[in-house]
Amino acid sequence: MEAAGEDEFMGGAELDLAQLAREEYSATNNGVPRPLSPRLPSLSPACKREGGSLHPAPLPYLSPKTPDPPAPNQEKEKEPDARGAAILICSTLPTKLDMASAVTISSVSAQAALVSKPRNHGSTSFSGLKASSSSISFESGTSFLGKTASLRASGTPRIVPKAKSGSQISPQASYKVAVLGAAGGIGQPLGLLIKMSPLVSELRLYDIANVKGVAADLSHCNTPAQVMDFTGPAELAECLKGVDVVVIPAGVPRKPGMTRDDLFNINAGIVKSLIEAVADNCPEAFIHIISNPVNSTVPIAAEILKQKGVYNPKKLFGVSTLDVVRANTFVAQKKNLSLIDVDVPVVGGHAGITILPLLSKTRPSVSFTDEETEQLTKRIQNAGTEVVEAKAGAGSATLSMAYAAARFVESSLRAMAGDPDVYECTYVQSELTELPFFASRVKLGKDGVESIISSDLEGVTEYEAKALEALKAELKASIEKGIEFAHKQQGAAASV
Ligand SMILES: NC(=O)c1ccc[n+]([C@@H]2O[C@H](COP(=O)([O-])OP(=O)(O)OC[C@H]3O[C@@H](n4cnc5c(N)ncnc54)[C@H](O)[C@@H]3O)[C@@H](O)[C@H]2O)c1
Ligand SMILES: O=C(O)C[C@H](O)C(=O)O
Repeated sequence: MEAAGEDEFMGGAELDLAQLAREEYSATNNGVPRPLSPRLPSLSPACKREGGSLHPAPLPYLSPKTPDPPAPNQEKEKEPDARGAAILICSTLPTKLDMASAVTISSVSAQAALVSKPRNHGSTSFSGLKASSSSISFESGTSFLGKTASLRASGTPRIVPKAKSGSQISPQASYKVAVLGAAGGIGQPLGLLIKMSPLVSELRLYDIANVKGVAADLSHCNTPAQVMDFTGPAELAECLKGVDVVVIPAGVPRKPGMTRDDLFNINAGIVKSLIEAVADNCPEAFIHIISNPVNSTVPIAAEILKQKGVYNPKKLFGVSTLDVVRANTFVAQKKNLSLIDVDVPVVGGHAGITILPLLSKTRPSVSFTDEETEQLTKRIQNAGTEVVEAKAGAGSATLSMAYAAARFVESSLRAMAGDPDVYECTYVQSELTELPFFASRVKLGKDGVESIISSDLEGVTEYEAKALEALKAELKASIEKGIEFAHKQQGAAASV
């Protein structure tokens, strides 16, 4: 990770970011912005245009390296509101501003995000920003880390008209995200990453225990999201009301020698009860399921939502992003490629051989020997076990999972905000194969899955075609196990 010195990107403490943002905006041509900065980074390097050019995400702080210049974005952006209506400036600021493009938010808009809530650990001002002035300026992206931030920030959000507010341009920090299982190994670092998102106004943390301390701790970070804690089933409904995204990493992790399916007996019940609460309190939210076995917990969730009459297949996601993150990393290492450039679609499911990286579809185009294909495929499929064994009984992947889950949250929020160019691999209800659920690349939109990308499955190699056939029996069994569990539970409830 490249470190940027303070002076390099801040131009000194007095740099007026809002002014620079206005200059940047005025540098656009008749409202058509210049191409997004080639320095824009991404927590979501895999979020691309279908054509394959990189599309930057607004979470810059984890960007490993400068990506290739993306295709020019010809979207017409709105004129900044003279009264200071929230605008999010992104993109092609000169190098100094790559580290800190500006966001301005009207005081009205900012205050809207400051509604006082019980147990609110957030500050009463905009996390130390100038909430009382008519316009707040703050550095976007890594700038939340402060002027001395050493992470290289390249991603900067762009002006995105938020769907909720019709023709008005709304502040970016306007989404509410709940994490269920927030005090756990994944939940804690995930909470931190979401707290750093410029798109989030409220971060609601729920767990059955130990969540107060996590919330108090996170709330000291001077970023916009207000942190709220909720403990135990009695507070779950309150946690969920009005949220835009619910992320569920609640449940037990593997120990060495276990399969993900060995977690079914405990985690199926946990997911069931949490989804019932989601159905009752925020049926419109995007639901991101991390709890294993994902191949079964997502079908369980679908059945529970159906039983409650609120199932929307476009908004229920099994988080398989970590498989993509790993595939990208391992391929980049093997082929000596820039990490940020590599994008490997991973399809199927999220366990053992059901994890199928389509190496032949790697972007940029790269060739593999048969031996490399075999070795990389196996490593990606066993990467979870690699971590479980290395942790030797202390759990499974938590940090890389939090990174992957934060990327998926960010992609979802960008899609909600109207970004027309968001793609992720995820395990969803699908007609791509004969299986009712299947992980593949999907295009995300403000209402969830906009389309499922079928092209990755076309023209695959013989190795991939065989692996695809081979995974189906296991994936089918896991799906059916989940559905059967949900039906039995319903039957049991009905007979009481
Ligand atoms: N999808 C993936 O790629 C992926 C990757 C890594 C881990 N996982 C899975 O994520 C899950 C969590 O892993 P972890 O390492 O964070 O485990 P963990 O044990 O560290 O944390 C789990 C948290 O869930 C909480 N919890 C338990 N029951 C709950 C309930 N009913 N309501 C709310 N919270 C509850 C626990 O109190 C704990 O804080 C595991 O099932 C693991 O297998 C999935
Ligand atoms: O391997 C596990 O049990 C956790 C997770 O599914 C992973 O892929 O790391």
